[in-house]
Amino acid sequence: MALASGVRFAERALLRPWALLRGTTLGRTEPAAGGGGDGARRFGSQRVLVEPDAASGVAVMKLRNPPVNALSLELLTELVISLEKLENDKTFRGVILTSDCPRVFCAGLDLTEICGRNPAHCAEYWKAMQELWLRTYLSSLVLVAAINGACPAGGCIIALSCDCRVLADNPKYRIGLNETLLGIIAPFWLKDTYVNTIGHRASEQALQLGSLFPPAEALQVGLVDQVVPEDQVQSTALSEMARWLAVPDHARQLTKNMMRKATADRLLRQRDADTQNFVSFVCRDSIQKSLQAYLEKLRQRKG
Ligand SMILES: CCCCCC/C=C\CC(=O)SCCNC(=O)CCNC(=O)[C@H](O)C(C)(C)COP(=O)(O)OP(=O)(O)OC[C@H]1O[C@@H](n2cnc3c(N)ncnc32)[C@H](O)[C@@H]1OP(=O)(O)O
Repeated sequence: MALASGVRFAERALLRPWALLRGTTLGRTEPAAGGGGDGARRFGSQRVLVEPDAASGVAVMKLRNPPVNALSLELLTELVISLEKLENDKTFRGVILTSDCPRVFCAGLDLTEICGRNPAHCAEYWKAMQELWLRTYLSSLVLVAAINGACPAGGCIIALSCDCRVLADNPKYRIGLNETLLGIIAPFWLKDTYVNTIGHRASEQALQLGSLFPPAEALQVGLVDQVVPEDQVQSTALSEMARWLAVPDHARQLTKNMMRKATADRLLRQRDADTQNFVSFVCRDSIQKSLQAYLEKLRQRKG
């Protein structure tokens, strides 16, 4: 009975795939460095590199949308499709999510996708963001974030949707939801994800202040589970993965579903309204001006 409802829930979360693969090259397969059999072949797309290890049942999924892994529509789409491919392949039980770009895990929303764009594009973009969150938050796989770079806003949300987070100990690699500093507001499902991770009071403070936490503080507040030297992020993520995979899948998956269902259901019930809210908010002249100003500041602060 519990299993059946878990499966039904997962099915409901599998919403429509998009036919929007502008400029993507999905499904490419190539031998991983070092060669080997099927278990060592990597696949993926232009912006998501997947290194599967069939023997351990773990795949490493690397975001590679240089320079900062901003969440473009293409990257969001390719992430969802790569994750779905692994979910549908019973060989795999866990995914380590990390960055292929130096110094940045993910810079969050690609601001060029919502600056100077028409409402239809903003709506399409936001639906893709919702989809990625639903897929990661409800994934039946164990997801471990190996955070090897800066992790603001949308990047933080991807990390928080994983089951476990390992952050590299570098003061430049800050993590948090800094939306208010851009003059925008985290929607309720980002807020809920934050609250579920670090509690209400800490979220209230951090969200209003737009706090980006350096590693030691991120660990203290509970945003990440481990902080380790940069060269140990991958190996620590693998050890964490082993700990999570030691639990029988069905028990872990149903427990995860029990813990996360209400939060995900809240978005599933209000998905259209959330999209309309996002579009009408970001398309306001005043918000467009602050986003443009923020983007300009980013472009000018080089060096
Ligand atoms: C109802 C409203 C709902 C709102 C929903 C809110 C949900 C999520 C919100 C977001 O995710 S908004 C995005 C927030 N992200 C940030 O504030 C991060 C901004 N970026 C940085 O702080 C830094 O770039 C970095 C990630 C720390 C990396 O620093 P680094 O020095 O390595 O690189 P830069 O020189 O700063 O940047 C290189 C290049 O990338 C461009 N860029 C950076 N971030 C973004 C971005 N988020 N979107 C688009 N483009 C970005 C930056 O402008 C530079 O471009 P060029 O000058 O090379 O053209």
